[in-house]
Amino acid sequence: MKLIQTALPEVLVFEPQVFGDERGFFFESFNVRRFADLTGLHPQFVQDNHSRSAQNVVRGLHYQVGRPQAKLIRVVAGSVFDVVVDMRRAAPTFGRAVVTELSAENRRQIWVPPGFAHGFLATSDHAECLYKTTDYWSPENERTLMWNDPALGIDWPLSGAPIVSPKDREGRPFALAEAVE
Ligand SMILES: Cc1cn([C@H]2C[C@H](O)[C@@H](COP(=O)(O)OP(=O)(O)O[C@H]3O[C@H](C)C(=O)[C@H](O)[C@H]3O)O2)c(=O)[nH]c1=O
Repeated sequence: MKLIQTALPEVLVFEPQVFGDERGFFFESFNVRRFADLTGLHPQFVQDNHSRSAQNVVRGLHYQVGRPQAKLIRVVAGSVFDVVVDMRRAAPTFGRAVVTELSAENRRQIWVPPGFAHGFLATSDHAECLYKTTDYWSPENERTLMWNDPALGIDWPLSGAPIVSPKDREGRPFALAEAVE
């Protein structure tokens, strides 16, 4: 497992060691000891999630207040343009975004710490994401940052009109400048 730094020091990308042979491949997608050796972190995951998205679906940008979730995300089919935004108002990097391609091909994973918003654009015909979270989903604590807020400076590689859930489109999204918690 290789650790890759990002423009946000707390947001980490991992590349697993893949063992290929004539049958196919094997790799450890998560290992508590290896993760702790690489990061010094000991996350206690309580939930595994699996989502499938058609091309041009945008999910997010979501984060939870009150019950902040850390997430460890990977793509097992297709590819996504993955986005993480620092939502810690007191942080010098508040509002800064990092983008990463996660795909079944590169097998990269991204660690999204508590206090960071997460979302992605599906860039393949279909994309399937698996991810672990360190706290349970809490709808009343979920916040949605407007995925296309110009203040984020994110150049989304859309290949057509984005498919966005009503919640992310007009439900509760707010601009970065309106983030109060
Ligand atoms: C997140 C979640 C959702 N749900 C139910 C609620 C809805 O009936 C349905 C779809 O939920 P939602 O539209 O919020 O799913 P996403 O837009 O993929 O949400 C995710 O989007 C971005 C990419 C994230 O990083 C978060 O993990 C998560 O917020 O699943 C659950 O039952 N448990 C859950 O943990």
